[in-house]
Amino acid sequence: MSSAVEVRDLVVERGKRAVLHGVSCDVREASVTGLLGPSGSGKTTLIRAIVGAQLVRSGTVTVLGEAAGSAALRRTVGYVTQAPSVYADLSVRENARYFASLHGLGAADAERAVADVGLAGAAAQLVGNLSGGQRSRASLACAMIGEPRLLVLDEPTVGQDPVLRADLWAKFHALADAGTTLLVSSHVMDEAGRCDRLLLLRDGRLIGDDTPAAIRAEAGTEDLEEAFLRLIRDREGVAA
Ligand SMILES: Nc1ncnc2c1ncn2[C@@H]1O[C@H](COP(=O)(O)OP(=O)(O)OP(=O)(O)O)[C@@H](O)[C@H]1O
Repeated sequence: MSSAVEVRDLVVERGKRAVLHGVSCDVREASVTGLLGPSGSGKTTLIRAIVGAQLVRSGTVTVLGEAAGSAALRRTVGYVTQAPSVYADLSVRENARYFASLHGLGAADAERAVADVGLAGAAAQLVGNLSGGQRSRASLACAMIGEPRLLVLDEPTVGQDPVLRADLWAKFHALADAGTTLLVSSHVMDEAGRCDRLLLLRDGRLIGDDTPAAIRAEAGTEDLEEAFLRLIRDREGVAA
């Protein structure tokens, strides 16, 4: 399977401190890859480098065969940040229609995206009046419009109830089955098992890059959280 994203020897400094220390990894096409790691481990920084929004010290990031951030990728990469990126003074529907118009698409595409994230019932509501979880789903709907080939989602399930989270993960896999590549960050280990592959970051270093099943097998435990802990202990030479 070919790679939608190739990261090689990536070093990023923020505030004069290295926060990614030579990370190399691939994100496979048409799959859901989870980017997992504790708060501050560098997930958002890696994501920013992939979408071309991060100054890098050294190394390369190639996305769909182009250098990350190049103009050719503008319409093929969708990015949802942790902070919702929709207009608070427009309704959900108006936001979706606006983003659809940027892609030369119409109202039907906008409605479909709103329904896909479970917001059909709130389509007429102003985004400013939505809950945090609803607002991030509105952002997701807008990012999905235009069917980007790569969808990068920074903690998309924060604040969602368990039923909605399950629906969103089902949606992510449906998109991957249809050919979209998804990179989804999370610091919730119970979501890791829902991914096709995992990238595990700790302190700006990649400590795991495999399927959940292989990571469980290597660590000798069914519990991914425990597997992550064992990987950390192995790396740091601490007795388990
Ligand atoms: N603007 C900034 N200036 C300086 N340092 C920063 C800046 N943004 C982030 N950092 C630092 O970079 C490191 C990685 O942060 P990053 O946001 O990538 O982590 P994260 O894994 O996404 O965390 P979280 O899960 O909390 O969002 C942290 O040590 C953080 O303090």
